[in-house]
Amino acid sequence: MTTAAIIVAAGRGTRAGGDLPKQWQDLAGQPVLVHSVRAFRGLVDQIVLVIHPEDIARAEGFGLPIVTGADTRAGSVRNALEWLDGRGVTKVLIHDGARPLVPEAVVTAVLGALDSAPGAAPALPVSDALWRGTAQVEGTAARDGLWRAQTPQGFHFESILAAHRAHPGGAADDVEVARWAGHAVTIVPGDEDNLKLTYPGDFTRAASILKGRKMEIRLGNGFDVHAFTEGNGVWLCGVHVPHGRALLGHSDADVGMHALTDAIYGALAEGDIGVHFPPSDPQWKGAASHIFLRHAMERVAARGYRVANCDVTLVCERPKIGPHQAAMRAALADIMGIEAERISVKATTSERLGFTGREEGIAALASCTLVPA
Ligand SMILES: Nc1ccn([C@@H]2O[C@H](COP(=O)(O)OP(=O)(O)OP(=O)(O)O)[C@@H](O)[C@H]2O)c(=O)n1
Ligand SMILES: C[C@](O)(CO)[C@H](O)COP(=O)(O)O
Repeated sequence: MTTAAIIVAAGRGTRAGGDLPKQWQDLAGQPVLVHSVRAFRGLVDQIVLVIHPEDIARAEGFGLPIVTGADTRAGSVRNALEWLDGRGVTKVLIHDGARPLVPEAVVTAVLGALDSAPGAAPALPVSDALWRGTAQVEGTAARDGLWRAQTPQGFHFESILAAHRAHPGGAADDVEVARWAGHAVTIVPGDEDNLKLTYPGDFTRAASILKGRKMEIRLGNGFDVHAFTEGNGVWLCGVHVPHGRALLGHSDADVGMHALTDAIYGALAEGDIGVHFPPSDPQWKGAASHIFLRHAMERVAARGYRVANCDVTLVCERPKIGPHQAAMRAALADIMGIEAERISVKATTSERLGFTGREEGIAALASCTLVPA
């Protein structure tokens, strides 16, 4: 099963005004579309951008497939669906590039609902009273059963492609197209943050929501142990330290790097090294631990975070770590692509108590904080 997200960004944003179409205007230091794309990275297998012909050069930096937009939103969606046809996609999410703040929980709720429904979309119930009129109130309307529609709107791929091919045009969104073709659409909870940038004032609201989000941090911890075996040195935090013994392990047994990698996976709530690199798989036998750490860092970037800082503690009587601390921080910084000042490596003995005190092995603990990139 392959999931895809189509992000439509080929409109001209006439209601928003400004020198550029709204998806290219600045929001908290980056184009609106950068935020919209980031919300889907790591949550679907494939992202496709739909871009106006005049904006293609602007979109090339995303490193994603680009499909040319059409005169209408529905036409833009159709172009992307046709591009995805034959590429093994089973579920597709269709999202407005102008909704840059869609929370992860909304995306996963839509995807999850597609396990049991042919279509799903987020929405919020109308809570205000509804009036009819122009300058004066001329009547009221019942709000019960009314919803404010959001995106991403998700569908089984083949059915929404067929629906778009058959639809006569003029639909406001893809739920309308799906329902026209007879497909049921489940409502999942939307989010007030998932606003569509439509008018100039919406940018101020979105910027203030993002400012609040900047405070969000994710914390993870990791712990690992490797036993000593015959040998003449140990790998610790990416540095080979001469020693009268080696560490035993399926990989290079770099206990410090393993604890750190698990702390990063933990911060993302994405399991641990064993989940991503199963020890039962012979291809990881003897693997260099930097492969695991690099993968964890790729996941951090894919989820829209960066490492704020991390802290590794090695627990052993010997070898002495102090002389190698700077080299270890530099080696980890190189692998992780961050500054060494964000990385701490320290060591302690266990006062000759327990397995580390008896020099049967080395233990390592690590913690890591992630903040939005
Ligand atoms: N021909 C179109 C029209 C709209 N969209 C996209 O559909 C989303 C929702 O549409 P809307 O908010 O109406 O955007 P615009 O058409 O750009 O805005 P306006 O109507 O104010 O010009 C936006 O991300 C927009 O870029 C698109 O890809 N192709
Ligand atoms: C798709 C949509 O965002 C659902 O709310 C909306 O229909 C498109 O935007 P518009 O403002 O109605 O043009």
